[in-house]
Amino acid sequence: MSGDTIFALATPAGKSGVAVFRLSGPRAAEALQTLTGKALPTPRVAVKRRLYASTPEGQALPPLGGRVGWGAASDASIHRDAPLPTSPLKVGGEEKIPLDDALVLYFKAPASFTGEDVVELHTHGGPAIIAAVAKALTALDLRLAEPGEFTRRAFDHGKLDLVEIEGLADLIAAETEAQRRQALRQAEGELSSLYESWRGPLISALARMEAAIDFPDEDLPDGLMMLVDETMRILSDEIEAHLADNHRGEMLRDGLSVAIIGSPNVGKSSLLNRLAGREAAIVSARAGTTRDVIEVKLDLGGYPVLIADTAGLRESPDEIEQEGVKRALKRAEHADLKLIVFDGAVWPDFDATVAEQIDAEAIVVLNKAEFAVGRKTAIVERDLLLVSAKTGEGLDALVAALTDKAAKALNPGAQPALTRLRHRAALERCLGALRRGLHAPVVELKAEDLRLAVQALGRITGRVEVDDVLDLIFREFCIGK
Ligand SMILES: Nc1nc2c(c(=O)[nH]1)N(C=O)[C@@H](CNc1ccc(C(=O)N[C@@H](CCC(=O)O)C(=O)O)cc1)CN2
Ligand SMILES: Nc1nc2c(ncn2[C@@H]2O[C@H](COP(=O)(O)OP(=O)(O)OP(=O)(O)O)[C@@H](O)[C@H]2O)c(=O)[nH]1
Ligand SMILES: [Mg+2]
Repeated sequence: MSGDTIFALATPAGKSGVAVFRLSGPRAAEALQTLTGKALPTPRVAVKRRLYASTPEGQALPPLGGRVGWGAASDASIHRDAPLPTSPLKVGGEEKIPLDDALVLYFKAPASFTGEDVVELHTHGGPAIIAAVAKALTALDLRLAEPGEFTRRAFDHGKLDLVEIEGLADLIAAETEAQRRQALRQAEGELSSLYESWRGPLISALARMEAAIDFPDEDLPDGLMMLVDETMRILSDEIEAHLADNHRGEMLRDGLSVAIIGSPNVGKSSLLNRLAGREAAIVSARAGTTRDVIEVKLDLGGYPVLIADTAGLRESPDEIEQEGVKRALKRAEHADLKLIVFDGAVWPDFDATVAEQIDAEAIVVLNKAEFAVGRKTAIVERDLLLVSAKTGEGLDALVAALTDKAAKALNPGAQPALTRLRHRAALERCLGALRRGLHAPVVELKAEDLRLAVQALGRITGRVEVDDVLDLIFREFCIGK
């Protein structure tokens, strides 16, 4: 498999100023020489080169294009009627058809992203150019890369570990500033270093214990056992603290989930539309308009927030509305934060079941503020935020309150945050083994627990045999990465 030389379009297919092809593998350099008809450029220095496709003399020119837009029949006629502006070169019995003027780059192994010979072709980004270059590469027996295959090769050659690769995937997926920052730290190895800094002392404790066990004639020195226990204790405390992070890193990846909850007709959908800056949900004067949960992604000061409009809570004979209310309550239950809305036009009348939804974290607003002037605006010993989805009054304060909650929930500490359930599960396994090991009755069992702890940590970065988790991780990449 990895003897193959692979290629992929690293930029989105379609029409753009520039398209980048990446090639990786033992025949990448040869392919570059064939395409340009010139010697290899200095590694890591971009040069402009014309790319050519080869065709044996006397044979008809291959149909142009392919899958993009034009059928095969019209390809032939296009070619007859409108020859390419630059005439073919003749080199040693072969005709060379010019494809495009490109910037090309050669990365000599092992100093490349994958650790193999890598070539980049920066062509013009038109569909016909992309198709022609892909065809020329295929004609040179290069194979289209599978999703994530470049990164897989980087892993296989020790360029990146699994945590860095997951950071890279998150970096590409990052939609907000805080997500980008967290992912970059992880891709740069900050989280890997933390996990490796725990694995190191455990490995050396294990090695020393095993050495001692291997010589049963000699008694295990008390000092050694105390040192091993001390190491295990310190690391269990650190891992425990790392795990007790209220899921901030995981939440930053997913976005803070906010549920808008309230009675029918209080203006929940109107508020959602205001926050989204578009008419995402239907608004009407009829109570019971919204049935489905309507989700909108917001970027609040760089923090990702997934805000959901829901059906107004009330008893209803309508079974569709009943289902909507069920979904609203479920969303409220699973949300990280509730935005509870009351109606200023009827205030201080409100529904007790809605008030029951108020918890310590909830943001509570009184909408239709223009009707609420002069009325007392406190409820269950907390102040209400006065807003109007109609006039925009109080919206800045609401956005500020949401942003503040998001920052508090998602902001990373000095230490890089735990970002994935995969890591959490492995750390919990590690912690369990360490705790058991601390109370192990005999030294052989303590050593076995240490071994399990080391293994659990090793699986996170992939410093050990992990074939079963690899596929999972690489599958989330797109082709060309
Ligand atoms: N044109 C282009 N832009 C790109 C990439 C790329 O592959 N090509 N990248 C791809 O994701 C990112 C940059 N990441 C890269 C990571 C490592 C190496 C590399 O050549 N590594 C060598 C040498 C390191 C050095 O000299 O500093 C190595 O690790 O040995 C290149 C790019 C983003 N921008
Ligand atoms: N005056 C005034 N009217 C508002 C305000 N916000 C919403 N409305 C109106 O109140 C009515 C109900 O608004 P919606 O946003 O559909 O209310 P909802 O809470 O989503 O209602 P359901 O989906 O039925 O639960 C509409 O006629 C809105 O135009 C406001 O701040 N001031
Ligand atoms: Mg609604």
